[in-house]
Amino acid sequence: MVRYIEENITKMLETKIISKSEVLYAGGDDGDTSPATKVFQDFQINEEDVGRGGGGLIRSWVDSMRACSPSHLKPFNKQSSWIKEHPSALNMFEEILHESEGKQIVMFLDYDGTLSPIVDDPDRAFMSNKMRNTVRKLAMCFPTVIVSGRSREKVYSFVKLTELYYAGSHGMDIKGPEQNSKYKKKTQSLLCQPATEFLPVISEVYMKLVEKTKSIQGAKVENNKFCASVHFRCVDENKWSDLAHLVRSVLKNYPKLMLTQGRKVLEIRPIIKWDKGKALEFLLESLGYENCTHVFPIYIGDDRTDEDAFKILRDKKQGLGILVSKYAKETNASYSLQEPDEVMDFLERLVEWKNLTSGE
Ligand SMILES: O=P(O)(O)OC[C@H]1O[C@H](O[C@H]2O[C@H](CO)[C@@H](O)[C@H](O)[C@H]2O)[C@H](O)[C@@H](O)[C@@H]1O
Repeated sequence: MVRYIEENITKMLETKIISKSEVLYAGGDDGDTSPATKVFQDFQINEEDVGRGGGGLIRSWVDSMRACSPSHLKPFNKQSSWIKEHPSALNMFEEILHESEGKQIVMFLDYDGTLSPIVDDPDRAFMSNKMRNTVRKLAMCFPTVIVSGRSREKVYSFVKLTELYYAGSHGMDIKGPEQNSKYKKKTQSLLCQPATEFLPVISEVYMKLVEKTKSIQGAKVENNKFCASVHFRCVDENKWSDLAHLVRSVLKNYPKLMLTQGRKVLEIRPIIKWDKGKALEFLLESLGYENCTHVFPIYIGDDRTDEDAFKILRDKKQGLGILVSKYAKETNASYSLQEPDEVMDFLERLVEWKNLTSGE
């Protein structure tokens, strides 16, 4: 186990996923300075985990997943400090327009939980026709990107709009619009797949996970091409820990892969320095907005993986992030919307405003 952690840490330092300052060296009495503790993505691996074969780590995943589930969260009160810090993007619509004045808006939209409501069966997370029409109109006004943890092909099969940019597999599979778009010239035949070397290993792990998790009722493994998801949503909560143990038992043989957590899902991804935030930067650059002060990216998402993009925007003081949530959550987003219906209202208002002002 110690070797497994050390190999991972060394790889992450080499690939600059983490910096030395993120690794906590546990200098013991014997003067040992090996990396015994480090923050591994969202999860704390500590010496206790090493000793107990990862028990503490599994507990922290499961506790964190439980803590994030609606039955354990309280909807925020309108007066709470959270909503004051992350006000509704609908209530602040005029202020947002003011912030974007004179700049080119570029829209980034997450899929699950943002454009489609969360449902039990990931294969049935359909988008309404009303939402599709709204997104179609939006893409006529602004360059629009769908950013998803799903494979690009899968998310396209739900959205079905050829005029959009798609960034599937958490941004590891980016493609420009098929159909003519006013922005296409700049992004002709745009294709970015920074994790192609991991395709064989992801499909191998996917098959192993399918096999291993068969024994757990309700567990579902999804192949997202450059990454994979293990779904906990339909598994009895008492079995979550067993499922997490199974996932870990498979993953421990793959030091080049890592785990992140989403909404009742564990996601298996290559250890490369690429995420939804990097995808956002790459797309802005491809559209010709690198180091540009006249661009205003708006990123709307509901998941932990969207935080990478919110953080980029916050750090660069460029555009804004909108978190879709009914619950107070720690976030780098500036504004909030409660559910996909509110996302649709917000997008409709943007379209309406753009159409009114473009004739001026
Ligand atoms: O980046 P996203 O587009 O938000 O993708 C993240 C994951 O979304 C999907 O899972 C989530 O939605 C499912 C359908 O509503 C739900 O059943 C599941 O519990 C959620 O985690 C997708 O199936 C995953 O592969 C994505 O990684």
